[in-house]
Amino acid sequence: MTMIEVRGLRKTFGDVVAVDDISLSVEEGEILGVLGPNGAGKTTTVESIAGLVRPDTGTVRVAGLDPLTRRRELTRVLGVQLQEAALQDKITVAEALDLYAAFYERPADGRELAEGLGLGSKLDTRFAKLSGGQKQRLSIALALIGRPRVALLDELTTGLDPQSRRNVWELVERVRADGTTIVLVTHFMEEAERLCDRLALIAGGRVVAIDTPAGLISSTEAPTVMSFRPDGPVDLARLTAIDGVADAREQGAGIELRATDGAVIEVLDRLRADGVRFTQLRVVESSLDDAYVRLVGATREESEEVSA
Ligand SMILES: Nc1ncnc2c1ncn2[C@@H]1O[C@H](COP(=O)(O)OP(=O)(O)OP(=O)(O)O)[C@@H](O)[C@H]1O
Repeated sequence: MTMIEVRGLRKTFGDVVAVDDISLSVEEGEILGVLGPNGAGKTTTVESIAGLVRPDTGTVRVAGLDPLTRRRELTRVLGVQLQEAALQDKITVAEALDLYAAFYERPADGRELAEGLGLGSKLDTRFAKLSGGQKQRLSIALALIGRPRVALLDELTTGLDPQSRRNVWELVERVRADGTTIVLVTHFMEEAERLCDRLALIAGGRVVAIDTPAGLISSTEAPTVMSFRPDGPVDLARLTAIDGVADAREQGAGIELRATDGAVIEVLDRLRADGVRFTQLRVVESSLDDAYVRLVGATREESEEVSA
C-alpha cells in the first residue's frame, strides 16, 4: 500500500523556487531517506507532506488524506520532528511527553522512549535547561510518542554525539519493526545507508535520483575504485583507453582509477603485459558519498550550462 504520494509538487517563496517539481511515493513500512545540498528543497517537501506548507501546485496524500483539508485525521497518523524544536521553557521532559501522549489513543511509554534516547535522567529537567542535543532527542521522542503510522524526521541526528546518534538509529530500527513508514531527511551517508530502504536525492527542487543505496552506488558508470603503486612510469592513456575505465590519475606515488568490475581485470592484464610491477593494490567499491557527489555534481554542471 502506498502511504505517501507526492505528485508535481511546486512551492515558491517570492522569487525563490524552493521546490520546482517533485514527485515521489513511499510504501507502507518503508524508510525513505531524503538527501541533498543545503537549500535543495528537502524541508519544504517534508513540510508540504506534513501540511505545514501550502504548495503552489501539486498534490500530497498521506494515508490517503490531503494534509491541507484533513488535518485533524492526519494528526492521528502522523508524527513530525522538525529541524528546530520549540517548547515552553518551563515545561519538563516528563510533562512534555505526557502532554503529547494525551493527544493519542495508544501512545508509547514516554519513560521507555526517554530511556532509549538517553534522556532517562532528564525527566524532571526543564526544556530551557536541556542542551541542544537533548532538545533534539526530546523532539524525536515527541514525534514518535503517538506510535504514528507515518513519521517525518527532519535532520534526525544533526548535532548529536556519536553514542546518541547510535541510540537514535536503534530506536528508528525498533519503530520500523513496528511497521511505521518513515521519511528521514539527513546529511549523513552512514545514517542513510544503515536505515533507509530507498534514497531520494534532491537538488534544485527536483528529484535527481531515487533508488536503494546499493542501486545508487552501482548506477554510476564506474563503481569500482582501484589504486596501486607502480615501480616505474605508467602510460595513463593506455589505461584510460580500456573500455570501462574512467578517471585514471596519479595520486601521490601511486595511480588511482575508477572502472567497472570487468575493466579492473583488464587493467591488471595490461599492466602485466607492459611489464609493470606494483605493490599496495586496493580494489574497493565506490561509496554512497561518491555516488552522491557525482549525481548532485552532474545536476549542478547541467544547471550552470543552462544559466551560462
Ligand atoms: N519561509 C520561507 N521564506 C522564504 N524562502 C524560503 C522559506 N523556506 C524556504 N525557503 C527557501 O527555499 C529554498 C529551499 O529551502 P529548504 O529549507 O526546503 O531546503 P533544504 O533542502 O531543507 O536545506 P537544508 O539542507 O539547508 O536544510 C531555500 O533557498 C530557502 O532559502
